[in-house]
Amino acid sequence: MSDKKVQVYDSEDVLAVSLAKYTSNLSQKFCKERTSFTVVLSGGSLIKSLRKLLEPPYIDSLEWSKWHVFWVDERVVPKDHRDSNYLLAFDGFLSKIPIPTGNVYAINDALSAEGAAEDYETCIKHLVSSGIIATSEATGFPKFDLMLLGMGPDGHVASLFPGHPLVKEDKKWVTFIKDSPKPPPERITFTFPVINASEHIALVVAGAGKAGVVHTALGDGQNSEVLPVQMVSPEGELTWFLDKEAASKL
Ligand SMILES: O=C1O[C@H](COP(=O)(O)O)[C@@H](O)[C@H](O)[C@H]1O
Repeated sequence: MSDKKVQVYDSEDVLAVSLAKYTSNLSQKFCKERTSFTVVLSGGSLIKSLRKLLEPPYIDSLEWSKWHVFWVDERVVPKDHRDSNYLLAFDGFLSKIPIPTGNVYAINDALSAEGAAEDYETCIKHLVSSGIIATSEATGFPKFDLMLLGMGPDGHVASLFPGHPLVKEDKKWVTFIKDSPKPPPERITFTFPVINASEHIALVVAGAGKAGVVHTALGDGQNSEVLPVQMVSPEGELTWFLDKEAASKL
């Protein structure tokens, strides 16, 4: 059972300030202890909520050269396609920080969904072998220092959707989906054992459109099935970052 905190902020802007402080504190801690800080991004609205890290004091003080950046999920589209999670993160965040390009691990967009998932898993395996990514002693799955996750209004996280058999994948590190209910249909995604091996997960949720599912996940909302977001249970610490609107039904 993970250590769970729920933090509610007056606005998304205040949430973004707190998320920057939280990320900065973890960056300082891991960069002091180790030669790398492994950070996993999702796509969607999360990227905009990282904007305060691009401002002083963080932009000038974080040890960006030790950051290694991954994606919890990616759409199988070219890197310059408007649906690409890589492009979203590059335009909104990565192009504005002094991170070595070799520390940014995008999927291979020349491959099929199956091929890209396999290739990404191989890439992660190499980084585990070289000690850049840690390993969970409990499960043997790769253990990332920080995952910054968003959540869809249906309760999906990464590309793990409600009712889809992929939520039960318990062997692969990275898998693929070809029938995503949210377009585009072809995606690759980390599996729950990888997500849940994490040391820290921030679940960042803003806006009234997600209040119902936040209520289901954290309040006494009823649902006939367990939503993917309810399956997020890291070995380390889970922190929900909610704005007032997302928390309005709690
Ligand atoms: O399709 C996706 O959606 C989720 C949620 O996106 P949001 O815009 O509602 O925050 C995102 O976390 C995931 O990475 C993405 O591929």
